Amino acid sequence: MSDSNKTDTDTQSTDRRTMNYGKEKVAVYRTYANPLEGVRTIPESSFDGRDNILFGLEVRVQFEGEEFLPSFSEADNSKVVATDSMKNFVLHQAGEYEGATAEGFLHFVGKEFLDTYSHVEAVKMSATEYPFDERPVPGEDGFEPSDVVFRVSDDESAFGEIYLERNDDLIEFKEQTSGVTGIKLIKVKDNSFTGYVQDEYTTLPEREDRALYISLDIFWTYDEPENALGEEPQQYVPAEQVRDIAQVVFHEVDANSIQDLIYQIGLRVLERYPELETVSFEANNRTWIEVRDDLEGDARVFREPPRPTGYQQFSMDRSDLEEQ
Ligand SMILES: O=c1[nH]c(=O)c2[nH]c(=O)[nH]c2[nH]1
Repeated sequence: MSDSNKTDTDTQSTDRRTMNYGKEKVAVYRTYANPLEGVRTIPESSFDGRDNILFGLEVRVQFEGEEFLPSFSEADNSKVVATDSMKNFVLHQAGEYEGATAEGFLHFVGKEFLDTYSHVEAVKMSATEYPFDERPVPGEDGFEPSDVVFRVSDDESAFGEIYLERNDDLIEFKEQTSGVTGIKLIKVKDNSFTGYVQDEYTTLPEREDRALYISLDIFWTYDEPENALGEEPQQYVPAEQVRDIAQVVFHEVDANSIQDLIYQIGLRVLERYPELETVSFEANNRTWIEVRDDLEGDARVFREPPRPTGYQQFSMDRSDLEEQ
């Protein structure tokens, strides 16, 4: 998530101060995790589950608690769990987790942390998936996905974040965000950008038809945070399906801006998943610059856009759907 998107709990602020510490960029790989099965299917996606033969995450851990104050103010480390130990803890728990989702793993490890270290008041765990692609190999009935060889991919990644807080003897699941980051899509025609402010600063020509290249991160929250864990697969929203909704809506809609496009994607996501409370976007405009439009038909030649780049941030909830 970009800095501008950070939530209050990213930097735990008591009334007086910010105080937290942790480990980030903990890379963990697990083979033969439990498969994700039984998810709902939607018209925009062929995704109906994940084998989890290879499951990789980059994890971030954040501890909060008043008992860490002496480590900052008095050089007293007696309550400090070394961040190196946090890393070892995460790696160990990857072998214990019996679920099938990133969010479920984060919740499992977060709860283990709070159970193990009674002076930790709250823990925030987040992770970005390392994507791997199944590779097609010749089988008896043509090509089929290898169950042992995977390609390291730079495709979009699932994202998860959970926040657990200790309240007396209870561990409360206070907040959750799921997402898919790093979607990059180009639509070669049937996009426009017209009708914007024209004044002495305007040099951009209006375009009735442009090629549009966007990068997109999509985040969502559930009405009931527990639904993010995937223990009830019918209530779980797979990142792969949200990615597929984005590309299908892009294909279908003749959008007059990125703002218009992400709103249409958000409506479709909220429509498909009644469990979701909010959906939010961070979009970036990477649209190429047209250098030749004198070719036959729709053919064009483009070059990379120069800096700076435009962006859009937008969040929606069910009231946007009701207004339609
Ligand atoms: O989809 C767009 N939205 C904008 O706000 C904008 N501004 C701009 O220069 N190009 C674009 N494209």
